[in-house]
Amino acid sequence: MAKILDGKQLSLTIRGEIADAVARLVSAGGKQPCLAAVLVGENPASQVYVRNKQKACEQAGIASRLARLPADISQARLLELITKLNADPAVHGILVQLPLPDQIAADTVLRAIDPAKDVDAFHPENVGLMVQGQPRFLPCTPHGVLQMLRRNAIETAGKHAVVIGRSDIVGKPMALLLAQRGWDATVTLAHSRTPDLPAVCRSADLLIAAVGKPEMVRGDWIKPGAAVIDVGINRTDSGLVGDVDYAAAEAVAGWITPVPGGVGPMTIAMLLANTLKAAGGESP
Ligand SMILES: Nc1nc2c(c(=O)[nH]1)N[C@@H](CN(C=O)c1ccc(C(=O)N[C@@H](CCC(=O)O)C(=O)O)cc1)CN2
Ligand SMILES: [Mg+2]
Repeated sequence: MAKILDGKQLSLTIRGEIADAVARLVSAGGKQPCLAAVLVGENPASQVYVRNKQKACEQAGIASRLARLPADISQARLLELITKLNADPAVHGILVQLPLPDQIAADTVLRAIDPAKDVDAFHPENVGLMVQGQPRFLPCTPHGVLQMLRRNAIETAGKHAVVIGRSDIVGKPMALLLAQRGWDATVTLAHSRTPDLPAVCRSADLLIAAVGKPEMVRGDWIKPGAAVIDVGINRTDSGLVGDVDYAAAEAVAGWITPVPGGVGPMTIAMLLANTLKAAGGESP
């Protein structure tokens, strides 16, 4: 039976550490950190995530602002708002909730954010710094996964990590970070065109699923004792499920993250950590 990696509990611990660090920053004469969230349109999941981010900020003593924009806003108007937030000295972090509507080129918008305020770490300058091993900020979901591994003493050095999914937000940075010095995993970045994906997964000591396909990873794809990190959040008729068949995987794996209550809450905790850092504080 696998040990359950409780991301909800760990995220609360980390958010408590961030609250302490915010209080220390302010009492040393620093400014109260402030996160500006930009939400375009009415996507119900995005509304929940932004609300949860704001609530988490509030509880940690981080000020938060929300700009809600209509789904049909032009790219030019959105860029104007970003320019204003970039110039506002009271704003330390800017977050544009994804996905954006079709008329807007997400990469153009993300590149418009001042890299020093880019607490999602999606700007090419921040991606480049991360690739070179000198990160300003780490992207929130991969950063959350690394925290889960470290704080549960899950060894990565010399291990084979398989990351399934090559998104810019999760798969690519996750694979890169695990291969970097200090984490020292040997990494396979697998995706929809990888031949014999089940066999590749069976060779993984650490399996990270970030594909967005409900319960795609079956129990017999998992090496006994492996650490299984499920980044997927899929809404199905039977509720919220991950990319991993949890019931089958739990019987084989050494560690496993649940969905919900695994990686998702860690993403939000690491956004607060980046906002604290953007304001000059010490992030955990
Ligand atoms: N600008 C960004 N956009 C998006 C990001 C991101 O990091 N930055 N990631 C995802 C959405 N996301 C944060 O924005 C996110 C997704 C899920 C959770 C979470 O806590 N999930 C819960 C389940 C909640 C539910 O959906 O019912 C869980 O897993 O327990 C937090 C953040 C895409 N967009
Ligand atoms: Mg993309």
